[in-house]
Amino acid sequence: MFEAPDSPGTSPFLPAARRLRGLVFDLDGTLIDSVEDLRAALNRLLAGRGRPPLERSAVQAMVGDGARKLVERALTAAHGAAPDVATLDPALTAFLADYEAAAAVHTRAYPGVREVLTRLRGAGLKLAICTNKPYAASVAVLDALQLSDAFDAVIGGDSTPARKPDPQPLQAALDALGLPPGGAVMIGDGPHDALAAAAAGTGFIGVTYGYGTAGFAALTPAPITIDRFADLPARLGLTGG
Ligand SMILES: O=C(O)COP(=O)(O)O
Ligand SMILES: [Mg+2]
Repeated sequence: MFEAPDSPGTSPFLPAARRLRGLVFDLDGTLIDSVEDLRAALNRLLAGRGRPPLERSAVQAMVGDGARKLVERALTAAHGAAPDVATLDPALTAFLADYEAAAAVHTRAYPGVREVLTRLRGAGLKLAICTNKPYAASVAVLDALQLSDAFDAVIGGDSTPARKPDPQPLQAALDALGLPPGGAVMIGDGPHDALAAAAAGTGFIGVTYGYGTAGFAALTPAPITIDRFADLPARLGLTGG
């Protein structure tokens, strides 16, 4: 008998608005459009190695598994073979130093992000970030965009031993907020975010304007999604101004 291949499971669960106590946000592709600065830093790295620049679409498809994977994927694309550790380690160090110093030249918060975060906090919700971007780089971007103060906690890709889709960093974010998973919703642009949420036991809302949306198609059941950040409060069942 034919059997469909296993697909990773997610949950359509969202807590009722009255039980909702906090939100945990992915960063790249969810709160900020960061790919142009990632691309610029990668292309400076590649130029130093005599390699041609990468297109935006190529870099966008490389984002989501943290900086080490990003650099590994870029070097693999540029050289036609995966780098060894002796090549990757110094390339990653150089990339991060360069990126952290110029992380918000082109990077911007998506429309509605500031206003909605202010409103959500005003409604008494705790807010955290759970990103696969390294912690120092995450804080560098948030500081440059004057968004750091909007959050009660930031968990980066190197803040815990495992990264999303492992639930560990999301659990760390919940611990930092002092929240049980049943009172929280994760918001993200990719399947890693949905899978971490399902494993941690939080609700999940996907955004469709980011980098990883295509990966939602493999999830069963399909996640609840929003097309604009400004639609988030209504999707959470929060009413009023
Ligand atoms: O740095 C990355 O690879 C992606 O980070 P994200 O988890 O904020 O999407
Ligand atoms: Mg993302």
